[in-house]
Amino acid sequence: MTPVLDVQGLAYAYPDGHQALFGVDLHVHQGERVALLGPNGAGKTTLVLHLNGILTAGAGSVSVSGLPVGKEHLREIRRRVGVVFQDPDDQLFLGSVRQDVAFGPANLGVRGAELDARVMTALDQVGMADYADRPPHHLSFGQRRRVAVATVLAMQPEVLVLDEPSSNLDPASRRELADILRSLDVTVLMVTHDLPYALELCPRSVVLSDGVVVADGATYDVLTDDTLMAAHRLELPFGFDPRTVVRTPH
Ligand SMILES: Nc1ncnc2c1ncn2[C@@H]1O[C@H](COP(=O)(O)OP(=O)(O)OP(=O)(O)O)[C@@H](O)[C@H]1O
Repeated sequence: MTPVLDVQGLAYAYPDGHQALFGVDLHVHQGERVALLGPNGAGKTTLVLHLNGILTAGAGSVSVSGLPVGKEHLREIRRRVGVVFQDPDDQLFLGSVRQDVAFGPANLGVRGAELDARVMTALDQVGMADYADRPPHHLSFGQRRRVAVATVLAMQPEVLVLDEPSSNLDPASRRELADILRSLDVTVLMVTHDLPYALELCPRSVVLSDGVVVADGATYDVLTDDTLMAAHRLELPFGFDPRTVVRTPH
């Protein structure tokens, strides 16, 4: 089966010469939820920016459901790969929630009743349908993050990429977002430093360190590999022991 995300031998140096990725391989199949872990500066954001063509591969290749990421397919690639950035305000800039969620599909030519339906379905999926006519800047941070997820879902992406989805959320909002993500029928790649969140949501984790994949396996196995964790500056929160967590079925 063709992977939804197929990254092969991806290497990238920034224009100042800093080499951020050294031959990264990553294959994600339809329906998987994968956490991308690693210390600060590991190259996670650099990798994510290659998935929808914001950066283009120095060497190696990236394709999405068989379509190579490159200038010629950028529009379709950006429909297939929806990236939810860490700061929801990067994605919300219009006068109402409805307008912000409609923006992407309208740009793809969706109009009228179909556009309205897309918007309301996406808002329903994140529990924000009642806020459609509110200005985004009147919402709480947690609500704005959910609307940012809806702006991407309205594009009907094949893969949802989330950058630090749990950051700045209170415990209830964090849990609610986890419930939402679990309920979606979409492939997920989640960049996170929140290791308990990775364990809760993602059966599989990939660890990037100094631009190289150093582990790829079951999240539980990664988080309980003390040598691996210490070698790559991954630390569990004080008192959190994956071995004693009662895990809900994914
Ligand atoms: N625009 C840039 N120009 C030069 N070097 C950069 C640029 N952006 C990032 N880097 C460098 O590339 C490396 C990888 O950075 P990246 O932001 O991808 O890491 P990250 O794993 O996402 O880190 P964090 O967890 O802190 O967000 C770092 O050493 C960083 O300093």
